[in-house]
Amino acid sequence: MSHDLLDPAGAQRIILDACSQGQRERCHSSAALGRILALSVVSTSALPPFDNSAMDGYALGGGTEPLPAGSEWPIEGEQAAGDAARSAHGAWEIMTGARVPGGLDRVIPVEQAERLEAPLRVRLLADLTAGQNVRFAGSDVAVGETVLAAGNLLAPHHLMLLAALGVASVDVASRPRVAVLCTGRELVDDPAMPLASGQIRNSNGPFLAARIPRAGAELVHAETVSDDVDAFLAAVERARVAGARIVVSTGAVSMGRYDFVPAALERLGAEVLFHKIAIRPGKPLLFARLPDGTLFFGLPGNPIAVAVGLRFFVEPALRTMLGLPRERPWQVPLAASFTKKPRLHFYLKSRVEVNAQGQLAATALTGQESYRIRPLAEANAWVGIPIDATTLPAGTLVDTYGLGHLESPQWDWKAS
Ligand SMILES: Nc1nc2c(c(=O)[nH]1)N[C@H]1C(S)=C(S)[C@@H](COP(=O)(O)OP(=O)(O)OC[C@H]3O[C@@H](n4cnc5c(N)ncnc54)[C@H](O)[C@@H]3O)O[C@H]1N2
Ligand code: MOO
Repeated sequence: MSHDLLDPAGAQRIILDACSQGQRERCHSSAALGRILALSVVSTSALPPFDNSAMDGYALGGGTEPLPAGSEWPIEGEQAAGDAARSAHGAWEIMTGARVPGGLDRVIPVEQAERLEAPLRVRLLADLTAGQNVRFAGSDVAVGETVLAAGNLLAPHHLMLLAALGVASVDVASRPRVAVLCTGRELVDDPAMPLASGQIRNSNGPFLAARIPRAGAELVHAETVSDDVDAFLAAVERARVAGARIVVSTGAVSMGRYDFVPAALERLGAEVLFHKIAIRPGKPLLFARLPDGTLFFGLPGNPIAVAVGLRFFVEPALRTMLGLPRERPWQVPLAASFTKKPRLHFYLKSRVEVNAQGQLAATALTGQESYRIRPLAEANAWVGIPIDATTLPAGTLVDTYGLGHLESPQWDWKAS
């Protein structure tokens, strides 16, 4: 039976076909950290904005010829950072970052100059060629250059460039709006509440609430509902009123008597695009489209099935909406051999570490069952093992992914 199941690549294709790129919006650069650039940034100003000194020293002119060591020049003035343009001749004492006065084109650092009095002058202790120690206007960024391409995840170093260029606002991808509905009468949300017999704490809800914003989306609604179709339908309606374009539910998609999500979707008139994928964990994952176009991901309730469902099926949808290309996994060698049965694609809670030789290796953590949360807390990466693979010797290159699609894998040092 299970060999007929949809493979994960097929499921991802169906998901991507159901998604389209979302809107973009203008965002003040100071608020753009972590946003995805929707339109490339083209500079409208030069960087540096004017020729300026790279050194504290003396600015001189001299055409194309070098000024020889030993030559002496009268000191005519001083130019500090922040002083405006002026024209000059002779030698000018100049500070790092100060605008080079017009008519001057090179700077001798104080260490290579001797200041002499009566008359006030400077003697060069080294030859000084045209342009030496000058940072020319536009040498870093010229006007009209594309400095940041669409698709960049804006990080502090990008904000440095935007600030230097005086770019006040940028066009970023609007965050896809996502709602999370956790199902199960056994769930307790309040960590201060004692558990009654048979109850467990809701761990999927806090996980999704933390992960979704880090995936570039906005969590617009979250609630926990009991195993009841009517309560669930009312929650879906609240999610849509809150503006959700994606609804992610957890639990109630498998074979049990109270696994009501498929029936609820039928009542909504939803088109179920697939239910069940040849993966472990997370096999009963369901993907549907509601009549108004809202996408619905029914993630199985087990916590690691939720993590895998979000990472490998919801996040690709978010990427499309954010205008990002498909992800390409890193290829990392396995630290030890790994064996599995065929017929399912495995997603493994893993650690990638740097060994004593400075090389990376991936280890599948002990405790891969989908109820085990603790190994995920120790993981720094996901490893994907294809359906047909059975025994993979140590050293086999495997598909390796960061914990989130916007996060590079964190390569930790191996504790010795
Ligand atoms: N007869 C079969 N039983 C099961 C099958 C199957 O094929 N045949 N598949 C198993 C697999 S694989 C998975 S995965 C689960 C998925 O079940 P559901 O999606 O219906 O999820 P629930 O039954 O509601 O919950 C599963 C498990 O997860 C716990 N859970 C649920 N929500 C939360 C939450 N928010 N935080 C923490 N833990 C949660 C729940 O208590 C259950 O233990 O079905 C298998 N069964
Ligand atoms: O697919 Mo389920 O997540 O293994 O328990």
